[in-house]
Amino acid sequence: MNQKIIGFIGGGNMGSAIIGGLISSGLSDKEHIIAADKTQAAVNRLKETFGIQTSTENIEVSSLADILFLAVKPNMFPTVIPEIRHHLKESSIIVSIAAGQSLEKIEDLFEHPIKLVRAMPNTPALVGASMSALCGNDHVSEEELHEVKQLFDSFGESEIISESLMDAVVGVSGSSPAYVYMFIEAMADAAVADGMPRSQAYKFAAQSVLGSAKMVLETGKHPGELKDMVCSPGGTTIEAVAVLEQMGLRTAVIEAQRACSQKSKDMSK
Ligand SMILES: NC(=O)C1=CN([C@@H]2O[C@H](COP(=O)(O)OP(=O)(O)OC[C@H]3O[C@@H](n4cnc5c(N)ncnc54)[C@H](O)[C@@H]3O)[C@@H](O)[C@H]2O)C=CC1
Ligand SMILES: O=C(O)[C@@H]1CCC=N1
Repeated sequence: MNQKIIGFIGGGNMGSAIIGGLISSGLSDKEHIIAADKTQAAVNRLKETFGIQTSTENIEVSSLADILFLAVKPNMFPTVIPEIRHHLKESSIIVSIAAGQSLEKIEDLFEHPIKLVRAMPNTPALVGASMSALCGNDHVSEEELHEVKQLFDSFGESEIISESLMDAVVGVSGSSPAYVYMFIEAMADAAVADGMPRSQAYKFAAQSVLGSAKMVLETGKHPGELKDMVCSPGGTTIEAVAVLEQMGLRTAVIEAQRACSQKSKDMSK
């Protein structure tokens, strides 16, 4: 696996997070990663940060890569795919990480049969804590899909899912780090209002979110039970819980996430 050339078209936020995750995990080394970006500043940043090979020519990368990540914005697909489609390495596997771009839609843009994996990672890939979902088209064998899954597993957790769940995945893990960062910011703001220095407040808030997530993942207990364990009768926590219910925290999260998934569905049309 680590002798294969892994290529990236687009080295922005998500492309960089995956490159950083792959290198930190040791699954791939910088000599086997090559990335193209149209922006010279992005190319310079990738070279300086990761020491990988870079290019401003998408064709150069697509013709070298055994596994080629499409990490540009979805609206760039109709530009980038026609540019590279006749310049792919034989038997290469294309991995799209774009929101709202179905396997069928991407296959149509290539205009000839390709091995295609649709994936949805998230930016915690950079610190080895991503959650990713993957599905493959008919030209990808089970073995090839697992080979790609190994890459995603190197920088976090991943699961192979049905493509019909991909819009839900965008909402629950692809985009959700943004909602969690808002929650952390809000908790830190409240601590700052109570006199805590801001940098200390971010640490306390973030570590509490990390610890709570680990409790859900590692104890196997229902989140409601874990919440109840924090709420001492007549204590402090239940006061906060009552205000969060009153202010509609759950409804806000559900409505926000459903808007996110709906956007992904709309983009697929
Ligand atoms: N940011 C995130 O948290 C996540 C993003 N994604 C997906 O990742 C993809 C990239 O998103 P981001 O990294 O957030 O965007 P970004 O804007 O940070 O990065 C895109 C990069 O593509 C480059 N680019 C633009 N046109 C190009 C072209 N013609 N050829 C080569 N490079 C070109 C840009 O210069 C930029 O560096 C999107 O399809 C998005 O849906 C998926 C999961 C999470
Ligand atoms: O906001 C977006 O469209 C991308 C997809 C998932 C996270 N960021």
